[in-house]
Amino acid sequence: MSLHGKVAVVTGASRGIGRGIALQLGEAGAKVYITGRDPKNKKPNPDFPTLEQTAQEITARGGEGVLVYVDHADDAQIKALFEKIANENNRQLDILVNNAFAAADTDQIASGKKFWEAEPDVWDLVNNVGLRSHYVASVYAARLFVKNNRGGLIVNISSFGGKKYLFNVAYGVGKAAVDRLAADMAHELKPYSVAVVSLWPGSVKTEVMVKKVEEGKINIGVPQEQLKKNIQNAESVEYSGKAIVALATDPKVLDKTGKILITADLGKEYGFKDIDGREITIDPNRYK
Ligand SMILES: NC(=O)c1ccc[n+]([C@@H]2O[C@H](COP(=O)([O-])OP(=O)(O)OC[C@H]3O[C@@H](n4cnc5c(N)ncnc54)[C@H](O)[C@@H]3O)[C@@H](O)[C@H]2O)c1
Repeated sequence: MSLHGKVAVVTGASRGIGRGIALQLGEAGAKVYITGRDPKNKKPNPDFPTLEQTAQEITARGGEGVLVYVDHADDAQIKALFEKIANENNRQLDILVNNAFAAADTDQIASGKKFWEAEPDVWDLVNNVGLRSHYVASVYAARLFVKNNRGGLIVNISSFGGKKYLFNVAYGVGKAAVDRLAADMAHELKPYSVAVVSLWPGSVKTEVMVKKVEEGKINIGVPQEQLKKNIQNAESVEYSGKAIVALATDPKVLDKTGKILITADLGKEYGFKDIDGREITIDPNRYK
């Protein structure tokens, strides 16, 4: 599977699922633009990888990592990102992965508080970057896709929370909207052969989730021992990246446009495993 000659952008890729996706796209040979906030404005947590490290690893794996400081809460910075990509690549763009998410490393996301117990601005924390910025990025990416007339792929990173209660009200509603965003953008972009899908990973062993479970900070009504077991068996951050490489190299990807796709289902369909050789399975009760 080769993405040599392809240009991709992954938003929010210093750590977590975005980092895993960017590494796999790089390993497949793509030029990968990765975004994150400027460390001058948001001091990186020393326990987590940095955007610089992710960019270097993409290049070390055979792709080309290009880091751009973008705060996805700021529309003007998102617009400037796509202008830069257009200028540096003769307007070429092939893949957009909408992943940036601002709430995971805060105490608000898995606090166990009911919506009326928390302040209403939890909504903004979860959905300004986690939903609105995906719409804004997709506008600028779609302008390039439509003008270039050579297809394209947009992947929104979502979650089972779009279907079944998870974490809090703002999270579930935001994820349902991320799914619907993919479906409706797919409708409008199909005539231009641009595929848009929503991707649901299972539980993922991100740096933030591992730390939160260790510190007992996930209060979602699941016993701590069970949470520890779940995180041990969780997907690596790169498993979602393998799913996106499989989609991006599938000549029939348009057959999937508008759909919600589950990483483990794609693993079965395309025959890939996690980076440690495990076959990933997900209990359908998680989302039914
Ligand atoms: N962790 C899981 O188990 C899991 C499972 C399913 C779905 N998801 C979804 O995956 C997505 C990514 O989550 P994650 O767990 O990898 O989170 P994370 O916090 O580990 O990563 C989020 C990334 O977004 C970046 N970011 C945050 N605010 C930003 C801003 N204003 N501008 C630019 N970049 C910003 C962070 O720096 C980081 O690189 C989310 O939509 C989440 O709901 C996570």
